[in-house]
Amino acid sequence: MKKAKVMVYNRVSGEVQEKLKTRYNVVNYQHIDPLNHELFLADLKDTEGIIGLELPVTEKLLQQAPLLKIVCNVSTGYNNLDIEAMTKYSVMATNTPGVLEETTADAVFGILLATARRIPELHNYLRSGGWKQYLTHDQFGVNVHHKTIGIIGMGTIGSLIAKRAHGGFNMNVLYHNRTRNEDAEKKYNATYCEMNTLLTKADFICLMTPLTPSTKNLIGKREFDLMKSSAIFINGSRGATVDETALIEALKQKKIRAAGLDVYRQEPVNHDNELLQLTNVVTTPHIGSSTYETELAMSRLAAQNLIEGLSGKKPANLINKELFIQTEGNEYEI
Ligand SMILES: NC(=O)C1=CN([C@@H]2O[C@H](COP(=O)(O)OP(=O)(O)OC[C@H]3O[C@@H](n4cnc5c(N)ncnc54)[C@H](OP(=O)(O)O)[C@@H]3O)[C@@H](O)[C@H]2O)C=CC1
Ligand SMILES: O=CC(=O)O
Repeated sequence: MKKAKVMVYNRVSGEVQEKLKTRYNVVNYQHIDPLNHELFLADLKDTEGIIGLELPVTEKLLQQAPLLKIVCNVSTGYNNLDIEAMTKYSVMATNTPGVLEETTADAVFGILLATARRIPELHNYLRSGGWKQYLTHDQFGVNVHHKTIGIIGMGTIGSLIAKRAHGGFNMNVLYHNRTRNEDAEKKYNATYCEMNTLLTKADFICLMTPLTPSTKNLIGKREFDLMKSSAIFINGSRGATVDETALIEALKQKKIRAAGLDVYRQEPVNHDNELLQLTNVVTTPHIGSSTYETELAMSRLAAQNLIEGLSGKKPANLINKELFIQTEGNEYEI
């Protein structure tokens, strides 16, 4: 029997790619650029499944992929997928929740600590031979323990950041969501706040929402103006949740103390982005879930979703669940 064509995009662990090759005709794209765009469009014509990271799946792409049945993100965020269009074209969408949240919370909390204690800046200072005498006051960081953290987006990852803040650092935890998270309130003594209250009270503001129409530019000039001048802003969500121009202004004018950023509006970030020049910014290249163990777990889960979807079953992490109806015998059908 002819093997189905599967497109691997950007990042899937090598071990998982090898396994996929035993079942499918696998084509691999690290990125799409003007040089390979024609080839990519030609491959789309008979591709049945796509697995990978951050491929923008739009109505236009779907029109070029008449045999496509499933797109499996190797990520929990799925703002790259136009779910409405995928449902219209009966294309399944899946993501990888449940295997990367602890790792991402570790990374975001690490960025928070590095920003507060200015670890990258002082690392560079030492390495470049600057450490000739004791540190001066203007090189000091600020305490993290016993301070107030405000988490915007107290979902799975937000809650794990709250766990670290409360249990490990005795921090006072504030949060804002559209709905209350009573579990986090009980476990981490988290206090629900309106957005403005959180912004004015928190020493560390940590953004952890998905990117959706309601969170695009959620944090802009008005929000930075409300923050304390000593506030440290951390973005672990997606770049477009923040107005980058307003963030740059807030950092340059010292409206806030510093920022720790794992995500950018454009990724990979342009080297001339001003955020990369500011000394009060700690930057990382979208490393939230990037550990060997977690990448493998995410790739395996995405591949499992792909195999389930291509063999007519309901994938465990299906996002557009309306593509399946439940029949009497608990069987699922498209
Ligand atoms: N930097 C990295 O490497 C990584 C980044 N991420 C990003 O983190 C995001 C969150 O992941 P995860 O915790 O698993 O997702 P969850 O869905 O578990 O949590 C999202 C939280 O955001 C809240 N939220 C959604 N919309 C709004 C809004 N308009 N205003 C305020 N709060 C809102 C939700 O609450 P409610 O609906 O009640 O408002 C919910 O509590 C992902 O979508 C992804 O973009 C994820 C992994 C790694
Ligand atoms: O950013 C990563 C994700 O899993 O979402």
